[in-house]
Amino acid sequence: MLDKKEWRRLMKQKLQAMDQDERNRASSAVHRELFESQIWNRAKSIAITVSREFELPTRPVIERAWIEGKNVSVPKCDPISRSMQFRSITSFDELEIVYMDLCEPIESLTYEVDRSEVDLMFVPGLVFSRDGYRIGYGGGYYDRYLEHFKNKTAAMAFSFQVEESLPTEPFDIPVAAILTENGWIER
Ligand SMILES: Nc1nc2c(c(=O)[nH]1)N(C=O)[C@@H](CNc1ccc(C(=O)N[C@@H](CCC(=O)O)C(=O)O)cc1)CN2
Ligand SMILES: Nc1ncnc2c1ncn2[C@@H]1O[C@H](COP(=O)(O)OP(=O)(O)OP(=O)(O)O)[C@@H](O)[C@H]1O
Repeated sequence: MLDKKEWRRLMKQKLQAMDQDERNRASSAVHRELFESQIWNRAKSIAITVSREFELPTRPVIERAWIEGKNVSVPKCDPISRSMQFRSITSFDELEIVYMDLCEPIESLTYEVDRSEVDLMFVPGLVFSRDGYRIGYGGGYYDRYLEHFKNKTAAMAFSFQVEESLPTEPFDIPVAAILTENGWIER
């Protein structure tokens, strides 16, 4: 079995090599299925990352949430403590690129949203297991944050990012549901 580091390298390669048409088709299917779901329609407040170029696009999800009047918060990382907070944004103009091509909320333009106020947390990852475990970029940011998060979690991924099983460590916290272009996988 591959270790976490090998999984990261392999999946980054696969994501970067993806055909544009297939990427657009699959992303649209994920978004369509999401917007029809009960979990989406019930959420008044969502937390989500701003996708980087090879990740499954999240901007359409953010825009749709705004149209539907949902509160949208995005992560601001503290690389020293390896912790994150979520801050509410109302426009993409409230983002700045801080490091590693990551868009983060500008502090002076946004406010912090407490984790108890987030109904639905979208958790990013490079690869997932069918039982919800995930491997991200290795910052441990989400593992730390989810320890104290009690509401709904979900992940969006391309179907090739979902494996039967993955190496896990004691601090790993699974997501409750994964949505791919082929539908929902629930724990
Ligand atoms: N679009 C998007 N935003 C996101 C995430 C994500 O997966 N996608 N994150 C998901 O968690 C958080 C950022 N995660 C990060 C994880 C690692 C490093 C980082 O500095 N990595 C180093 C090597 C890691 C290490 O030193 O151990 C590097 O790549 O140079 C930065 C951010 C929050 N924002
Ligand atoms: N709850 C936690 N408390 C303290 N340290 C943690 C916790 N969770 C993870 N870590 C540390 O963070 C490091 C990275 O964890 P891991 O490899 O699971 O990251 P990841 O899930 O890929 O990253 P991310 O959560 O940012 O997407 C681990 O080496 C671990 O020591």
